[in-house]
Amino acid sequence: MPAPKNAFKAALRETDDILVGFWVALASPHVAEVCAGAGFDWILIDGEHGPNDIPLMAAQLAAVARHPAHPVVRLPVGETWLIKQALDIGAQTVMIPMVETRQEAERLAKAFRYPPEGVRGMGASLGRASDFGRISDYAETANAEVCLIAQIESRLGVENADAIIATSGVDAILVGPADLAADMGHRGNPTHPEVMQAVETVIGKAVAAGKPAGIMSGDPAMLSMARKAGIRFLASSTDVSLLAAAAANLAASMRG
Ligand SMILES: O=C(O)C(=O)C[C@H](O)[C@@H](O)CO
Repeated sequence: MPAPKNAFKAALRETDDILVGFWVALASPHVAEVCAGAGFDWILIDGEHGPNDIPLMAAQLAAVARHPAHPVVRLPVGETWLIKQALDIGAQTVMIPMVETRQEAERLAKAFRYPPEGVRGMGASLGRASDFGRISDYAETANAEVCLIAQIESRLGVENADAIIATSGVDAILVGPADLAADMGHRGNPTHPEVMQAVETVIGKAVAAGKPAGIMSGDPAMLSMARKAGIRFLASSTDVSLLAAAAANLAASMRG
């Protein structure tokens, strides 16, 4: 029996659909399961800005498994050992923030794959990825089903976007307007015209190279531009944002 098919990676390759997603950063399996049942195509478990560790991300992966929303795990950093642990707990699609050079992209691509293509350590038989060893052909088939999403979210990353996008083993890119704006001197203003232009340029490069591009933004103008530029997957909000806003609105409404 082979490794599970990566439906997210397949949809990016086999359809022209824009896949709509949602981010969860509350580090709660229950919240992740609630959101996974909402009707999104993908759900990102945020290990960069959410207080998530490997055991907690594993619990969230298990919690969302019965829903069609494809889980994406974002790690805080692209360390080989951490990528190995994320893949072993069953994440098939992993996003790495702040990818800035071809060299980094090539190193990440190798970290996602078993030898000889890469350097992923053999041990998934101990992990959820192989259904704890019950998927007999996991090691032989896993490389084709992993999906590396590289985040381009700095001036250097934009400068090296062609090389990052062209790197074999980088399956998709996602532009991060918030971090890109900060690095461009527009901290807190991700819709500054210079930032919007940079975002559009990176998306255009990905489209031209045939690599799927995505974006996380709650701004309608940014999303409209990104859709026109050809993005293939997007997210516009998080569990934290929705809960905080809904709770504040309710409190205010109860006071009349
Ligand atoms: O830089 C960005 O933009 C992102 O990577 C998304 C941020 O982490 C944050 O906006 C998530 O809500």
